[in-house]
Amino acid sequence: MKIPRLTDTTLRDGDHAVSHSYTPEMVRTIVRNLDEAGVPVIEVSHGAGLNGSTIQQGFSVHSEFDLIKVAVETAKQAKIASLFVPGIGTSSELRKAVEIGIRAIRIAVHCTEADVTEQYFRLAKELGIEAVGFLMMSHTQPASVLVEQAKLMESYGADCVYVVDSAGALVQTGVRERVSALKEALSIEVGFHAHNNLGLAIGNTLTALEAGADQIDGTLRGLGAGAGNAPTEVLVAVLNKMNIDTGINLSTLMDVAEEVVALLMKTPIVIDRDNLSSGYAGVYNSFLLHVRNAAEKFGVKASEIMEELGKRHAIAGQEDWILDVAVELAKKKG
Ligand SMILES: C[C@H](O)CC(=O)C(=O)O
Ligand SMILES: [Mn+2]
Repeated sequence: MKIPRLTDTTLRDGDHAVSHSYTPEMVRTIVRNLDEAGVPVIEVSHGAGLNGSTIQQGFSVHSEFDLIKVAVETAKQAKIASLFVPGIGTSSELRKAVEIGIRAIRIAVHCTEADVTEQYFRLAKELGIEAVGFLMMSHTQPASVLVEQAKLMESYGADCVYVVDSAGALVQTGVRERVSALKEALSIEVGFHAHNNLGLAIGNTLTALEAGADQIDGTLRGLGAGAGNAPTEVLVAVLNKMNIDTGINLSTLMDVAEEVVALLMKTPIVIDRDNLSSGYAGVYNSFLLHVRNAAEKFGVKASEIMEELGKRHAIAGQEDWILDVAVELAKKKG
């Protein structure tokens, strides 16, 4: 198994879990520790990507561009990246983030919509930064469709394409099929981004590596949307045990996870009924807080909303379905 490149996305996927409340001080501390530990890429932006601070996605307490600036100023060796979702972000936010100093952009779309990413890959290459494709909700499509989509991104200039298990719905066979198919079909790198709804984030990430993945993601303490991600510190510990030396300092990661990130968690990241039902139904992890609010407002169970959203194959951008389902379930309850 080759040594993977690790991206820590505590300050982006974790942004969902802290309801977009990161402060410049938190960013400075977390980036300083990740950078000192030797983590090569640190992703910083609103959880929904650049320009995500909206009523639909959740407003940020601090401007993401101020947070990105702090991250760029603090990092000595790490590359700062941001996420970008076409339709939420526009070319001007991408240009602004590059001016501030990001050196990589991760362009995320639903896994059948790669065709809307062309202009952004072209712009990223024109601006001279690394461009990574993110095929969200990859569990919803077979490997053959993901290959078609990834090849489109490759043709647009992507340097890597990720299989993204946005719902934490994949089991290891599903990860192996998808990652190995992309490795077979692409001449660029392949990545894997896990969520832990079925308790498989670490296992699935190792399966992705066995299938040839070049890049993987983690978050400190697993702080990410919904059931969270593969904990960065645990990933490094397991890879060390497997004699795969990422060059990342484990004790620095454990300290910042324990003494900083754990204290930021409003509620612990656990596989409770809401998160398990979400992964089991194949629902997008960043729906969780919206679903919980609707469940409380209309007096229904979050797990029932998740089950119905899964049946309807809701995807990113369809957060408005959550209220419709909650109202319908409440009416049925009478
Ligand atoms: C915008 C999403 O939060 C991207 C991601 O992390 C996922 O789909 O998982
Ligand atoms: Mn995620």
